[in-house]
Amino acid sequence: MSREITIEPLTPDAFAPFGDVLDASGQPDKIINAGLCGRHHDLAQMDFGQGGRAGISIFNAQARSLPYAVTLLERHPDGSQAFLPLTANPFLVIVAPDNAGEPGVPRAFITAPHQGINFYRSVWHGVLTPLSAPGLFAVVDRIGDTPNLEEVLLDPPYLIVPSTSEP
Ligand SMILES: NC(=O)N[C@@H](O)C(=O)O
Ligand code: NI
Repeated sequence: MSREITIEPLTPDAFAPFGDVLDASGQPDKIINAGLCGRHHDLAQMDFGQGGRAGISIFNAQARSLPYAVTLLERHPDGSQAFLPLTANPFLVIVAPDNAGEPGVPRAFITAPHQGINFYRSVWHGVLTPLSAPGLFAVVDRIGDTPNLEEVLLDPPYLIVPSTSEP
């Protein structure tokens, strides 16, 4: 069986089983600051579980190139995790369904500029994967006293390849 995964554009519907897509598309929910700012309000279903709290960290991740070999998938059983880019660079978002506690066949999405994502609790995902430098992101996830991390090594890896239909 081919272990090639073709990149799909990130859309709220396609990503819905895995999390939220955060962006400023469409009309803002509120106009604030004397009419000088649009607020796209409360876009993510965040969850930090019992005994946890929300934390904001800054990740500075190495840029990867395509085709990209995914060798590890992980999940956070105790809370959600949001990746909010601090640049306009699109990045790769890799997720997989859960099959009785193991990740199924992954899907790979490419964000549009300025789009962020929020993984729901326990969703299998690839680690933060920028495609250009600097790979600077604000990450909102659970701070707590549990490991909050399950990892699965993929052998053989899946190979993420660009869609041939890309303009
Ligand atoms: N481990 C960590 O802080 N980062 C990962 O969870 C990730 O998804 O990149
Ligand atoms: Ni993670």
